[in-house]
Amino acid sequence: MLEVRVKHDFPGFALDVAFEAPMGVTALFGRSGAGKTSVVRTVAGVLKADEALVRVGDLRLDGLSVPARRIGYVFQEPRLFPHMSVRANLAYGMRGGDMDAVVKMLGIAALLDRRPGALSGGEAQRVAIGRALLSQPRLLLLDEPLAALDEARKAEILPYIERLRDEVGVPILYVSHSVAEIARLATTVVALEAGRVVRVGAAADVLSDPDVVPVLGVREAGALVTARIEAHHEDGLTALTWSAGTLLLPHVARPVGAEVRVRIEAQDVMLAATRPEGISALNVVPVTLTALRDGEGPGTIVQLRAGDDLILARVTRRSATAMGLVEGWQGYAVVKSVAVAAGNVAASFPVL
Ligand SMILES: Nc1ncnc2c1ncn2[C@@H]1O[C@H](COP(=O)(O)OP(=O)(O)OP(=O)(O)O)[C@@H](O)[C@H]1O
Repeated sequence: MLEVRVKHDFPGFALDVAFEAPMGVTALFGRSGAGKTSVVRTVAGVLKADEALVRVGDLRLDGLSVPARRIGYVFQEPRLFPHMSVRANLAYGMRGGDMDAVVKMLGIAALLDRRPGALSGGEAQRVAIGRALLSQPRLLLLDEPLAALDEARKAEILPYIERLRDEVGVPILYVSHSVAEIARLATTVVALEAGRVVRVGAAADVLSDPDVVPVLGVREAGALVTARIEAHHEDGLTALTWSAGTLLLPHVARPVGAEVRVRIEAQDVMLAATRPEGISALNVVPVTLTALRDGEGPGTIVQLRAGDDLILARVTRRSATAMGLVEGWQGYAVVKSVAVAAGNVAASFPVL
């Protein structure tokens, strides 16, 4: 659906990136200087790379001028026209589409008569996304759209980007260096390091790959699993089923039956050789060790199969040795319910 190939030599930096991705959100992830912006600028047509191929569906965009590419671009800051109302900003460059539907989807109906100066950062960013959408783009480029917002504003805007992903048939190339954000939004993850692709694939596969952990940052590593809401309990917990059994989490504000994606951070998973008794953690699942990777510090990342899913745990190398952790080891993973924050549970999306 989306195919990108870019080769370019900057003085002292060689960019050589190629990936293909299905519909949905393709997240370009990498540390500062990995080459994300250069890829996006090539896709937009503002950087003339030595070699470039950009295909959306059956259409090659790389030979076209910047306007002819019809790419909607949303930057870190909203770049709205300050002297125009929200309505006029949305109408500017509108090529078609249903303004009412876009306004409803992004929850900005109450803002239409305001000027950008009277909007919060999150509201302004939703308007910027609406404006990009109404230009009927073939592709939406969201370049760190949440980076300038505080945590509360990020939490407010994320569900709208999920709706964009699930309800609008426009592919989205999403640049971010926040693992939490890509875990929540990405259909496909392209992990970049020093101008090259380290790994590309479905978000759950890439995020549970121990070899990608150094790129993601060991503190942020964590796996994604799909779960279904089973019941809301009176004591404030929600029971979910996943391939490894039942998961009890703090209340998840979704209806019974809904499918959600849950990010289980590696640092919240403990290992035990025998089924632990008399502990406060509510989630204990049998696991088989599938891969180990030592970090640069005292830690080791362990990949485990739980049911049909892969999860990660972060343990010290000392514990790994003491417990005799090797491929094929069988034991138990313990996930503390309260460790899984609400922001780590997100809308799932149709499997593509
Ligand atoms: N016009 C240029 N001339 C020379 N070097 C450049 C140019 N543009 C980018 N680079 C170099 O290419 C590398 C990748 O930069 P790029 O901005 O694409 O990275 P990034 O992953 O987007 O980083 P960030 O997250 O900091 O925005 C950097 O080393 C940068 O210095």
